[in-house]
Amino acid sequence: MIKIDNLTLGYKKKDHVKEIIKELSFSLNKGELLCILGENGVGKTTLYKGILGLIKPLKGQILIDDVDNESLSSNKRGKLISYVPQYHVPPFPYKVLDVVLMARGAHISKISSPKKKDIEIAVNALETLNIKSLMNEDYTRISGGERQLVLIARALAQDTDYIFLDEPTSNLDFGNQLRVIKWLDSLSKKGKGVCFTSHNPRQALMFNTKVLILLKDHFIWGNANNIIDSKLISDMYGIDVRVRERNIETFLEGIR
Ligand SMILES: Nc1ncnc2c1ncn2[C@@H]1O[C@H](COP(=O)(O)OP(=O)(O)OP(=O)(O)O)[C@@H](O)[C@H]1O
Repeated sequence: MIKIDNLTLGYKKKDHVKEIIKELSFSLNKGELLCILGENGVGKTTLYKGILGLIKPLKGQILIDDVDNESLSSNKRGKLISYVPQYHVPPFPYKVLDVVLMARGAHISKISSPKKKDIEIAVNALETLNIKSLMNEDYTRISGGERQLVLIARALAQDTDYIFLDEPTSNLDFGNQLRVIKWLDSLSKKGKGVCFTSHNPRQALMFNTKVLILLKDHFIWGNANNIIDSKLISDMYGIDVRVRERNIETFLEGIR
């Protein structure tokens, strides 16, 4: 389990600290799908930076399988958590397969190169996401949406218990958006703890995921169908909307 306990995160400025996330508590279990929602600039990426060990807590604690995140080396953390960033522009035109193979780094010692098994895992990950045909393309010459799918394949190849994705559907067409969330849902059902940020509350409602709603001065955590309603969406995004349809299971069963 990843347990966030009374966590405060922020950035040190010259003479003061700007707190972004304040006294936040929630958890992500293996086998759970969690969607983090919140308006632009509320702190979703900042929270990810804390979980990835890129910034230290100002207060509180992050426990990963009962171990304090601050005591984990980045290699150890890389065996437990994979991360799919929003944007990733590599400095070199690696082949798509090589980008996915990089994920195996946490499992390969510094002096050895990927083995046949690592290559098989990387190819399987590309196949799962229906993009095996891109394997030998330059990563810098594929579309933004295809790149996003490659990064998700890379996380799959990393084979960790927990996967954190930052707006994984932001560049995807409508079909691929549904496919990716459905795929994340099935990954959680296979026992992974999966967390994604989104600007589309419908994605949380469709799969009745756990949701963490980040608001300016407080947070709400629970099951999407129990807590997302018209008032919450209106308050969160400052617009007048009505939530009418929550369960569209039948529609989802048709996604291939
Ligand atoms: N390195 C930094 N130093 C100082 N302030 C920062 C830094 N990075 C982010 N911030 C501030 O922290 C706040 C939260 O930013 P963050 O990127 O976490 O929001 P977000 O919820 O992910 O936004 P979005 O939905 O637009 O991606 C913003 O006000 C931002 O300006």
